[in-house]
Amino acid sequence: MVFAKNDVDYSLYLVTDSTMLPPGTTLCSQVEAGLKNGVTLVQIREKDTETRDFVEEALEVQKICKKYKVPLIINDRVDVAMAIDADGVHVGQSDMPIPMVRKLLGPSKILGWSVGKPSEVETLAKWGPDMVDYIGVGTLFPTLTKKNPKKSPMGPQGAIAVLDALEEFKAIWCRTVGIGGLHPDNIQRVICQCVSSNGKRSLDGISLVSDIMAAPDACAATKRLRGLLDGSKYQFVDCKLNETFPTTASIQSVISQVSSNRPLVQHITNKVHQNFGANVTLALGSSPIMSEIESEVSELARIPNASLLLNTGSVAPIETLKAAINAYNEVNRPITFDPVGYSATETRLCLNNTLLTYGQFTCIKGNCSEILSLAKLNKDRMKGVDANSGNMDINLLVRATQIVAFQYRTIAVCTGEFDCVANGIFDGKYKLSSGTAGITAEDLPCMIIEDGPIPIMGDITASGCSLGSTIACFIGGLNSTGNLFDAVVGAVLLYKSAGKLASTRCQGSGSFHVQLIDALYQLFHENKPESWSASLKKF
Ligand SMILES: Cc1nc(C(=O)O)sc1CCOP(=O)(O)O
Ligand SMILES: C=C1C=NC(C(F)(F)F)=NC1=N
Ligand SMILES: [Mg+2]
Repeated sequence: MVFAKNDVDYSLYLVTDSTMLPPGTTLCSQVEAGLKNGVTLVQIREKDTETRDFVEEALEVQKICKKYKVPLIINDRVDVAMAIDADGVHVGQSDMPIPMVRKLLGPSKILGWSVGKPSEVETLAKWGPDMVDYIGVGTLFPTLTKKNPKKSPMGPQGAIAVLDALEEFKAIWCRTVGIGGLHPDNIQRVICQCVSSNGKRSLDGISLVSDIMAAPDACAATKRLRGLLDGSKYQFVDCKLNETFPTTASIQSVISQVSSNRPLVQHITNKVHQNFGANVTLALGSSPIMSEIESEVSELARIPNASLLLNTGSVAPIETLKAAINAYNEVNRPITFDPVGYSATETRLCLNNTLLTYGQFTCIKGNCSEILSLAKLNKDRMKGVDANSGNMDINLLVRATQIVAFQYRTIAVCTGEFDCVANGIFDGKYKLSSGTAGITAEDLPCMIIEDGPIPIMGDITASGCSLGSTIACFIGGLNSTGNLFDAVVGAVLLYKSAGKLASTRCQGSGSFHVQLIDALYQLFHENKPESWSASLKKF
């Protein structure tokens, strides 16, 4: 049976491995369980099996695949594929070259290639549409399945670079599956985030080994995966994600929710910010806890209205940070991420990038240089990029904020004289293959908050960090009917107005600290956003 190539469904692509079978299961029983519950493509991949055994296994698996009318791909072994007339072959970068494999297989067989970087996409694009039919994009996350891994995990951002390259080199025919460490806790985030910058393309599917092959109940495991792929909505926080533009009225409602829900705001942050952040949180009718104890994050995340502020100026070990991200993501409680000094040093860049690939952040907040770096727009502005936006082109700031929001499916905040807030959440919607249907970063809703220069804001410690505390209070305090964009914009508007008010009342940086807490307290408890001094405009 020959499959029309364009009809192949790449959505749930099972790659076999008979070295991890749970007791009482066989290679064929796991494959059949997968096929019965929604696996759409199978690849037999047996690295340490003698050819005779491999051929026999492949013939058995082929019989089952035919029963479910699902194509069978053979990994690496072109000879075996030809011998049993399989539907295709998958080869890696160090296997037989693609043009040779194509010559052996003929034009109608399915040919897949492992791709980890844009230069490999350029190569396949040059070969043209008759060569590579699909690529395995990875290794997305750390995995023990692939022995002696040659590639370090690329994360969703690495996959975006590959998708962008497919668009750039016009390899429109080429399909894509993500692979490497894919499991229910990261699949929706991967499909959501892995979208080309032009919004035209997302992954056509996901490919995995252990989630099914090592599952004691492969039927249930496959059903769960199928549900995530067809779900189309990624609700990573339990409040509304929709795109309405914030108004002072909707911000007033946010503040009422915060003051009645009194959110628990867990700070994992730098030493200098701890004390001030706790006082800002208290001033905003919320309850701070400055805990970096890994063993209690799950309990804290389950406290009603819990909210995490993760400020990477903290010296907590990365495993603690990862445990905290996991704990809050697991129970759909919000995380505000402040990648302090994002790319200032190699160490920070590596730490921040690892954390960014590791979880879903509700809000990512940074100053201009941090946001420009995250958006990879800082290359031509490295010199003289100061933390303030006063002397920066507002269009560049907005574009950078929208790019961060788009790529991380988050609400991005860029702080400075002009604060930008962009909403990249798309109401949680995601789709295989067609990305965001052409919506790109510059289409994202973006608000500008300004109140003129407040130079003294830069003369105190933890002023930026404490905006993080304010955002974490507001998004933590929302009801499930509350709106995330309103909450983040409301926090930024309040903080800017309070900063302005405090700057008119203080005698210097010492009293500014105190005045700022007083102003936050006063404006919050009065809850009259329409009277705040800072202006709120749509970009
Ligand atoms: C077969 C394979 N190829 C990879 C690549 O990055 O090219 S990672 C991988 C193993 C994926 O196994 P699991 O789903 O158990 O993480
Ligand atoms: C190394 C591999 C990378 N990707 C894929 C697939 F996902 F199927 F494309 N299969 C492999 N064997
Ligand atoms: Mg290989």
